[in-house]
Amino acid sequence: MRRIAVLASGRGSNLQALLDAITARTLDADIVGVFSDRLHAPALERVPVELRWSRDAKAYSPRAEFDAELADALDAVRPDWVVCAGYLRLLDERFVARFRGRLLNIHPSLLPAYRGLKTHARALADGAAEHGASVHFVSPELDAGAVVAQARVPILAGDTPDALAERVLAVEHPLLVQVVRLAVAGRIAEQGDSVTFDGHPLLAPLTLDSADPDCLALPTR
Ligand SMILES: Nc1nc2c(c(=O)[nH]1)N[C@@H](CN(C=O)c1ccc(C(=O)N[C@@H](CCC(=O)O)C(=O)O)cc1)CN2
Ligand SMILES: NCC(=O)N[C@@H]1O[C@H](COP(=O)([O-])[O-])[C@@H](O)[C@H]1O
Repeated sequence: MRRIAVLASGRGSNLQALLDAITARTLDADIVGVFSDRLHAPALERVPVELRWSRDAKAYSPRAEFDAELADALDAVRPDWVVCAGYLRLLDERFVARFRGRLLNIHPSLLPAYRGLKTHARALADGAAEHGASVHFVSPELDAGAVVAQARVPILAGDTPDALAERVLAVEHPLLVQVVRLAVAGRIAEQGDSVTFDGHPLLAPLTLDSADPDCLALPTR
């Protein structure tokens, strides 16, 4: 259950959070590969070259050919879990079907609010009072999969998208680590369009306790 593959398109700060937790022995797992749709994604530099796989996805037509090649490369490392961590590409239905149930994504909003991209600017434009991050199982529809856990942050007067993104990123890292800890321990599972936690249906997402970012709280009744 401990073999984790990570998909990343950018700088990889969420990947680094997983790597740091493994080094600190607070996450009992191994990163068995980092896969990117961008040939030289900075995230790739965070792991040894033998763990890297990347292609320029924009060079593939039709799109499905990239996803099929990515899926075969992932299968080759036998991951128990596949984590989308700053992965900025829609995964096609065939890919999702191959990994469904062990495919997680961290998204920078309190889903179902603000699916897609530019979540911080959209929350600010709406005058939202709070924002945050969600970790969810990946389904064919974008950012519509069952939500496992969420972390909330306040939106402050004068916030810019970058300032808000930085505040959200600070809770993304512990949130992702805590959910992946549950995943490798076999404590969460996707059950249709919902989540089971320790074998029981999760009626609402787990929440990151801001006082203790090393723990996720069960939803209050
Ligand atoms: N089938 C799914 N694929 C992915 C999901 C998902 O829930 N279902 N989550 C995403 C991650 N993500 C937000 O968390 C996300 C990824 C990509 C996009 C998007 O619009 N991508 C465009 C290209 C954008 C660009 O290149 O800048 C695209 O794929 O055409 C929005 C949200 C991971 N995949
Ligand atoms: N829709 C996916 C998405 O927007 N993901 C977001 O990309 C940022 C960079 O992540 P990184 O620093 O881990 O690369 C993170 O905020 C992550 O939630």
